[in-house]
Amino acid sequence: MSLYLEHVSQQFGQTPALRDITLEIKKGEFIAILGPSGCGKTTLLRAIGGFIKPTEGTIRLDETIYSDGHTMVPVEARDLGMVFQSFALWPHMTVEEHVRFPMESKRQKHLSAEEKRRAVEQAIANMGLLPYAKRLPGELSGGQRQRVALARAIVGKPSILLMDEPLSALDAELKISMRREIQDIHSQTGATIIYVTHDQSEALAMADRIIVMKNGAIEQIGTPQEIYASPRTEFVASFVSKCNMVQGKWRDHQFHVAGSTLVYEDQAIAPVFKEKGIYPVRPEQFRLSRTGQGLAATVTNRQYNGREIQYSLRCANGWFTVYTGCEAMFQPGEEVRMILKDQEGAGR
Ligand SMILES: Nc1ncnc2c1ncn2[C@@H]1O[C@H](COP(=O)(O)OP(=O)(O)OP(=O)(O)O)[C@@H](O)[C@H]1O
Repeated sequence: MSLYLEHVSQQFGQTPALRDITLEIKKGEFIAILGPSGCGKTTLLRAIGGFIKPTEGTIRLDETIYSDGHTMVPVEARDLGMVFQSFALWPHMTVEEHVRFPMESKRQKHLSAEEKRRAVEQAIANMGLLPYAKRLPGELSGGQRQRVALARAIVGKPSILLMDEPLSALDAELKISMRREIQDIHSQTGATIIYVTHDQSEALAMADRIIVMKNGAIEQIGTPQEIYASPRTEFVASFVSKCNMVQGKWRDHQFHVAGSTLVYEDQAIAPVFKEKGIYPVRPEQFRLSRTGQGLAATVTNRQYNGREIQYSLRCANGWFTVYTGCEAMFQPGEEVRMILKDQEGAGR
């Protein structure tokens, strides 16, 4: 079952929170909605969940209309599970009571009491919460509380799981292990996951496709590889990860770097960069050398993290970032060449 959004817009007074969103999310896909604060991510999720009725447009699950100009299916009648940033647990309810709660809804009334009991037990066991079933939220760690929220979301076996920054309240280490648990839930349940985040690494690591949003509109939709390697706009290039914008002139599918004799070949660079006289280069696409044909630059800062070295550099083209392996070290203040790896020898 695919979820379709057709020309969905949301206006809050003078604020256009969503602008003409059209997209199809296929059954079983893991979709990340990525964008800066205020770009409309949560509003999009709330519209899909049924917490708001969009000002315009249609949301449907195959042929079942969830909302349009005439219809508004309430939250509890939609085939969805939800997990939010704040966990949203009741302080007076035990783990088991939380997970049982969705089973009392009308959508589950076709199940017998025994089937419900088994579903609750299985969801609790799947999330490793059996020893804590009788505990209250106040007696659990942050990670355990988030597992309760996940168990509650999956117990009714919904077709779609909506997740709004579910890991943002957790510390860095716990985040990584919970990422894995969410990926496991995805593969075990086969549910479609729509996952809101402003964390680029989370989106790149987990999603089948990423929707990058800006100012209420979709800026680009693509696989993590497409979004990273072939950004279509300057915003996507610099939001999704660091990106160096080399200045110059495009002529006949070749890029002439400003202030040098270097020429880069076109590598499917998007038209928007060509119009602006830019060649986008990711930090790991350059290598540094003391000799050779490359952009002359001065090392201004060096940070070693065990796996790689991250350099900041200044050159006539502006400030650059380059990530290299740990085999050679360059000193701050040192004059170096930044050489585009896959175009070695380019130049005239
Ligand atoms: N109920 C509301 N009433 C008025 N304006 C709202 C309402 N909800 C959201 N907005 C506005 O709509 C815009 C989009 O908000 P939204 O919460 O969707 O952004 P977001 O991308 O999820 O941001 P964040 O990452 O900070 O949570 C913002 O300008 C916000 O102020």
